[in-house]
Formats: sequence, C-alpha cells, structure tokens
Amino acid sequence: MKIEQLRIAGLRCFSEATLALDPGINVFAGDNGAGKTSVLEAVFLLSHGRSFRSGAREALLQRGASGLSIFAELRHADGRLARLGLGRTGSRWEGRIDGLNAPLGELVRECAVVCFDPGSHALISGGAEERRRYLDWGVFHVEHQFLSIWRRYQRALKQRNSLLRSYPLPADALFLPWEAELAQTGQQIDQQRQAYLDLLRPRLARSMQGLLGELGALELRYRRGWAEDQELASQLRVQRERDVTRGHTTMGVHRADWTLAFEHAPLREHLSRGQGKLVALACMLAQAELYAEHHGDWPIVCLDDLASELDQAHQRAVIGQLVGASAQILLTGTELPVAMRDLPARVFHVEQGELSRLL
Ligand SMILES: Nc1ncnc2c1ncn2[C@@H]1O[C@H](COP(=O)(O)OP(=O)(O)OP(=O)(O)O)[C@@H](O)[C@H]1O
Repeated sequence: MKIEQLRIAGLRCFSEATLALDPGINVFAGDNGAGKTSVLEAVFLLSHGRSFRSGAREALLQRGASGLSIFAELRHADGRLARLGLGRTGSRWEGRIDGLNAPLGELVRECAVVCFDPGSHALISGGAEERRRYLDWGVFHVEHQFLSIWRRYQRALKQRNSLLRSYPLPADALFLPWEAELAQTGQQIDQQRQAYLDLLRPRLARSMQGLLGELGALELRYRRGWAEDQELASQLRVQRERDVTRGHTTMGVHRADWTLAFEHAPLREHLSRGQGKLVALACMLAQAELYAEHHGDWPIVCLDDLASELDQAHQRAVIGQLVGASAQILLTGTELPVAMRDLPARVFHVEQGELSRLL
C-alpha cells in the first residue's frame, strides 16, 4: 500500500502541511528538531492509533492548538483508494474512512505501517510489553477476531483486578465468571499468538540470516504467561490469595513474552548495541514480509534516522530489500544518507514545521 497524499494539522510543530508522496522512497531531511520524525509519527498514528514515541499523548497536540488531524489517501495494491482520517479534539480520538466515522480498530486494520526508529532496540533490550505489542500487531492483522477477544480479556482482567483490591474480599462466586472469561479468551489469544509465531519463525530466521548471519542459527522461545501443563482457570483460582497480596492478576496472556537466542549469542546481553538494533530491524522486516504474503500488499515502512542507526552496508542491504519488494519507504535524516545517493527518491526539506520538496 502507498500513501499518495498526506495532510497533517496541529501535530507537534506542524500547523498545517500537505504533501504528495512518491510510491517508492521518500526522504525527509532537515536539522535536529525540524519536525522530520513528526512526519513519520503522523503516518504511524494513523495506522496504530498511538505514537511510536513514548510520552504523553497530550504532547502530540501542537501547543496552543485545539485539535489535531491526519488525513491520508491510501492506494492499495488492488488499486482501491481509501481516504483515511484520524482526528483528536479534547481527549476524543475519531477515525474516518471515506468520509464516514469509523472505529479506530477499522482504521488501523486498513492501514499497515511498520517503523524502525532509535527506540526500536527496546523490542530486544526492553520489557515484555514491547514484545507483546509487536506480536499482537501481527496477530491482529491475520486474525479478524483477535481485537474483540483481546478486548473481552482486558475487560475481565480489569474486573478481576478490581475485585482483588476490594475490602472485604468478595465471595468466590464473584470471581468465578471473570476467571472463566479470562481463561476462555486467554486460551484463544494464546493459540492465535502461537499460530502467528509458527508462521513468523522461518521468515525471522531468513531475515536474521540476511542482516546478522554471523550470529548463527536462531531460536525463538515463547512463554504464554502461565504454566504450560495447567489450565488458566484453575491456576487463577489457586493463585487468588497471592494475587490479593500483589493487588493484580499475576498470570495470563498479559504476562506472555518471547525471546530470541542465537547460536553465537544465546543471551540478549551478548549482543552489541548495533546488533540489538539490527535484530529489532530484522524482526520488523520479517513481520512486514509476513503481512505482505498474507495481504498481497506491503506495509508502508518508516525508517527514522537510519543513517545514524546503521552502518552503510546494512543501510544498503535494508533499502535494497525494500526497493526489491516495491515497498513505500519514508525515511528521515539530517541529510540524504550516502547509501541512498544513487537511488531515485523524492526528497523533502523539513524546517520548523514547514515542508518543501527538493527533488
Ligand atoms: N506539542 C508540541 N507543540 C509544538 N511543538 C512541538 C510539540 N512537541 C514537539 N514540538 C517541537 O516539534 C519539533 C519536532 O521534532 P521532531 O522530533 O519531529 O524533529 P526531528 O527533525 O525528527 O529532530 P531530530 O533530528 O532532533 O530527531 C521539535 O522542534 C519540538 O521541539
């Protein structure tokens, strides 16, 4: 899929900017603080309903602005044009597809974007939440039922946690329906995650081989969030007292995690910082490739500050793979990366929230 037109209003340093994107490579160049990352952030917001940068959602809204909006004309591989909008007024987010109000879940399903940015190494070196998010993005795009099951699970989790914190402790009968719901939806989520990881595994191995062949064979380990040989419902019942002490539910799919171990780097601490970034990038590319095989359409690929993250050989390898796949690329840098100089690209200069086309 390719974004043909993008309009950003009221986001960070952008009061209003409209740009026509190239179906291939788009480079956003400018000094530090010019607003380059904010362009990628706009595209990511539209496709995820959240930013890839951590921090308060309020900070997205331009200081002094009453709302923000992002609009894109998105061309799918089958030629279909979708007009997508995301707006925020006050604390409300609203999605629009082809002029009609749409739930954010539908908007997010329509537009797939993957992003590699200076914070991406958190996928490898950070906490489990990042890795669950990565996994669930993939599952969401292959399993239509995933979002509704996930929402049911979250609701049951919230209810059980609030019972755990009640005083005096509510009767067993009040816990049981929520624990049954957690067990039923948790089981489905776990199965869908495992099925997705089975599809991802060979692509991940190929992607790692291409970028980090020196690390040897790859093993992906998955922990589902509760003991392998037991039912979640019975474990929740048995562990209830302990959970009361902790004040929250200590097992279930919200505690799942996955890790990667290489033949020559069995622990994540064995990876250099650069290797950690490459592993994160390889994960992102494998996921994009799987998405493309499933949907017949490559996701849009955002690469934030690629030149300062990777050496030139790896930059070339990544860009070469994406160009070969005909993916639309949005890339930022303080200048045009050397690895890109021979490639046809549309180059935009970004300065204090103003965008102008250079090439
Ligand atoms: N809510 C906001 N309102 C107005 N301006 C903001 C807001 N949030 C951030 N900014 C400013 O918008 C700009 C956004 O910077 P962004 O991170 O997009 O720049 P960048 O070109 O990627 O920079 P770098 O090269 O330093 O990473 C910065 O100048 C920042 O101070």
